[in-house]
Amino acid sequence: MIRSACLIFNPVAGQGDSESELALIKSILEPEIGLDIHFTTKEISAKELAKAAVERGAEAIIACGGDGTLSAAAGAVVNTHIPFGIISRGTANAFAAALNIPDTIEAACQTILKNQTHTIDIGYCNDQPMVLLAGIGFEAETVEKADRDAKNRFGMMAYILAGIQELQNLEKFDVEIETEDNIIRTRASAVTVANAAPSTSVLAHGPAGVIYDDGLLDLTIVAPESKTAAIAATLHLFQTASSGTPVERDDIGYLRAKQFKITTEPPQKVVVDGEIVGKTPVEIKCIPASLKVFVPFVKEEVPSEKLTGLPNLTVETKD
Ligand SMILES: Nc1ncnc2c1ncn2[C@@H]1O[C@H](COP(=O)(O)OP(=O)(O)OP(=O)(O)O)[C@@H](O)[C@H]1O
Repeated sequence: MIRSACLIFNPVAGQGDSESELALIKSILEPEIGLDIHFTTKEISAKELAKAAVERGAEAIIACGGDGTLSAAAGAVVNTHIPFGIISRGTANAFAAALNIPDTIEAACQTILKNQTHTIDIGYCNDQPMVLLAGIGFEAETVEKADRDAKNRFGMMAYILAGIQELQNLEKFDVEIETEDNIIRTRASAVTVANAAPSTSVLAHGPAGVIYDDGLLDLTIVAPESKTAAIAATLHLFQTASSGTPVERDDIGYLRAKQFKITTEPPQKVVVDGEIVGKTPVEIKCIPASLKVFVPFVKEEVPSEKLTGLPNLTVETKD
């Protein structure tokens, strides 16, 4: 059992009352674990606070906030062997959902107190740590439209409204995807590379499940020909993501690899773990078994691949 932990707390995350949320966390954790609490500010990020905690030799690091806070803190804890705890208080809470960690404060604290950890892979998109996923095209546009104001007013609906708005001007781009073995070229509206993904991140769910501890990243290509096909493809992804089955449409493909070099024409916006980080080209790599996370249990899935049916598809085997 850990005796102490650094708690990194974002006081403005989510829509709740942060003072009473912090009081609740303290009431559950402090009888067992001594908490060294640090607050994020506009100027001091969760990444800086987590880095400082690593340097001080913290026994455990717990991040509490939205996905932005959790992801930034996790990035600083990668490759340290320091166990990492997650208490979600954000809008989407994709981070917790992807790792099957409960998203209520009480249950998240109980997960930490159980002291069961699992070591997961982390991705790097260029130099940026990526716990969940990188979205190219559609998803990046959606995230940009769901701004702070909209999130405060509509919560999760902000993302759905932005997605529907984005469907109206479905844009396609040429994409070249280079793996260790192949160079794949096609035309797409969205390319998503996931290390871990909740079922609500439907664009990541070409395969039956996104596996976060297999040393591989899961790439999904969505390439609908029309707005009607885009809606049908999205609905199909919703169904397959929630039932845990692989997609069966010609305009959706998926594959797994250790790394991807992705180039698009024209360049597309890239969002990593919910934050816009720039534009293509990007190189995304998997760093296997690099983050030890407090989890309630571990899920196992079977790897697979499907590319047939994608428009203008070529697959070139590298020497
Ligand atoms: N004390 C603070 N005052 C103002 N902004 C802050 C403060 N602490 C952190 N931030 C900002 O909060 C953002 C991260 O928010 P976070 O992702 O944790 O919550 P959220 O936006 O509510 O959740 P979600 O990402 O699920 O919508 C960062 O942009 C960071 O700069």
